[in-house]
Amino acid sequence: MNSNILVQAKDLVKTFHGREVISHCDMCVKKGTIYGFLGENGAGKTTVLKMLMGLLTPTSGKIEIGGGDLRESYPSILKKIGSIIETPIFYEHLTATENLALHLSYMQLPKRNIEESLQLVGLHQAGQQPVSEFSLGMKQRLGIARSIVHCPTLLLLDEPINGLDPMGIRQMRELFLTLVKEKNMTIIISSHILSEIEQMADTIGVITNGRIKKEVTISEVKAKTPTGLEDYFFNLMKAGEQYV
Ligand SMILES: Nc1ncnc2c1ncn2[C@@H]1O[C@H](COP(=O)(O)OP(=O)(O)OP(=O)(O)O)[C@@H](O)[C@H]1O
Repeated sequence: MNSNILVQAKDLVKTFHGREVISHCDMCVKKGTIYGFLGENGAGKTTVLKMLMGLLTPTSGKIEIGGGDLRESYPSILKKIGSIIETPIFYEHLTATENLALHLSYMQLPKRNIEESLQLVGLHQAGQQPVSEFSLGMKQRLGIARSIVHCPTLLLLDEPINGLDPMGIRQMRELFLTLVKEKNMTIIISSHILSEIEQMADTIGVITNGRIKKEVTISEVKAKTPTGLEDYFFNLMKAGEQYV
C-alpha cells in the first residue's frame, strides 16, 4: 500500500439478514487529511465506520489501516483509533474525568492527557461534574474528548457536531483542523452539515446505496461547482455519473 495512505477499504460488502447494505465499497484516505464522508440517510456511512472500527465484521472485503490488515492487527490497532459513533454512552454517575480515566484503563494506557482533552473540547470546568448533569451538547463534547484522549492516529467521527451550539460547532471545527495539523491525526468525518464539511475536508467521499460513488478533493469540488459543496452534492445525487 502507498505509504501516503492510512485507510484503504477494498471491495467491502456487509449483509444484514440477507440484505446487502454495503456493496463492493472502496475507500481510500490519505494520511494527515480530513475525509468528509457524505451520503443520504441510510446510505451506509455508520455501517462503514463501524467496520473501520472493527465493531462490525465485513461479510467480505478487506480493510487496511496503516498498511496492516485490520482483522489481523486487532485489538492492538484499536489503540491507534479514536471514534465517536452514534450517541456516546457514559457511566452517568461518574465524573467526566473518571469516565476518561476509565476509558484509558480499558485500553491499558496510562492516565494521561485527560485535562488537556477536556480543555480542548471546552469542558475543563466540568471535569468533576457527574455526566448525569451534562446537557446533550456537553455529552457530545465529552464523546469527542474520549475519542482523542489516547492520542490516536485515526479519528472516526460519525456526525460529531450533532447537538452542539453554534459556538461549539466552530470550536470543534477548529479542534479537528488543529488535530490534523499539530497532532498528525487523520480524520474521517460524516455529517449532513455540508457547509461544515466544506470548511474542513480535504477530500469528499460520497456513498450511495452502500457504494462509494465519488471520491474527490475539495479543490476539484470547487472547480466543478464554484457555488460550493451543497450544490455539488445535490447535482451528484440528481445527475449521477453524468455529473462527474
Ligand atoms: N444492525 C442492522 N441490522 C439491519 N440493518 C441495518 C443494521 N444497521 C444498519 N442497517 C441498515 O443499513 C443501511 C445503512 O445504515 P447506516 O446506519 O449505515 O446509514 P447512514 O448512512 O449512517 O444513515 P444516516 O445518515 O441516517 O445515519 C440502512 O438501510 C439500515 O437500515
